[in-house]
Amino acid sequence: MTALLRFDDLTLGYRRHPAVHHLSGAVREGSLTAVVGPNGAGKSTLLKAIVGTLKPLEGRIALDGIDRRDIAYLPQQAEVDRSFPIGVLDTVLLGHWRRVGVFGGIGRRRHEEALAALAAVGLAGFERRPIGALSAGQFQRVLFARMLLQDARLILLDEPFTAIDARTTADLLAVVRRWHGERRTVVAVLHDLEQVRAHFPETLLLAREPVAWGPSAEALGPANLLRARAMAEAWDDDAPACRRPPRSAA
Ligand SMILES: Nc1ncnc2c1ncn2[C@@H]1O[C@H](COP(=O)(O)OP(=O)(O)OP(=O)(O)O)[C@@H](O)[C@H]1O
Repeated sequence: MTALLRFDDLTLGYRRHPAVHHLSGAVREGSLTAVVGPNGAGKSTLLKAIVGTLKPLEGRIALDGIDRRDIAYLPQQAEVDRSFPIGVLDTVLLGHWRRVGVFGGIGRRRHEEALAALAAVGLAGFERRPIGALSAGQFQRVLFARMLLQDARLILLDEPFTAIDARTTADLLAVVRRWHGERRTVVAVLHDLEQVRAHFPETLLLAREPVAWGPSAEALGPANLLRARAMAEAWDDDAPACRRPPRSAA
């Protein structure tokens, strides 16, 4: 197995309060992994640490053979500011920034790639619309089109289908399958367990600590789901710090 991403006794948190404890394991290159767990389980926190916006409290994240510019990251919808006055096509063209730089010119080929990406997500004809005038589902399609241009080796999606209708979800799941077919590595935070079982071969079940990580059918078995729920019910958000020592000190 070639690991693209490794977690080594990783602990993440905010102002010294751990939100993810002692996570170890690897994400295989070309794999399609769901991250599942109750609210507050640390799923978004984990993606932020992979992108590099949050530094580990303990342990480390190793990227094997890629750097952070090879990562495309789709944050939760609530975190994306849509008040910026920019149109659909220009938003998609931003997907080229890694190759052309902020001040680089967009040639005809890049322009055509952007139009093709918009067509691939079912938004041909929307090029001039301001992003503020799109529905939530249409805007999610725009963000997927932008990621199509990014040509990233690791794609991180935080709840990409929350508040998105069934038709749009099916179309965007097809884009995820396309990435998987291109041997890109995809990690997605998801809440719909049926969707995970149907479309995501591997699952990390997280409840601040890893509960299970492996083939989705096993990781999402009833005993693991019960354990994750029981762990969530026992959370104490005022706990001062992690009680378990790091592995190296054990
Ligand atoms: N910026 C922050 N500052 C302080 N605490 C935070 C911050 N962001 C998240 N947390 C806390 O970290 C814990 C994990 O949050 P996180 O958003 O990673 O959970 P999640 O699994 O993505 O949840 P959800 O399913 O609700 O999106 C929670 O207790 C949350 O309150």
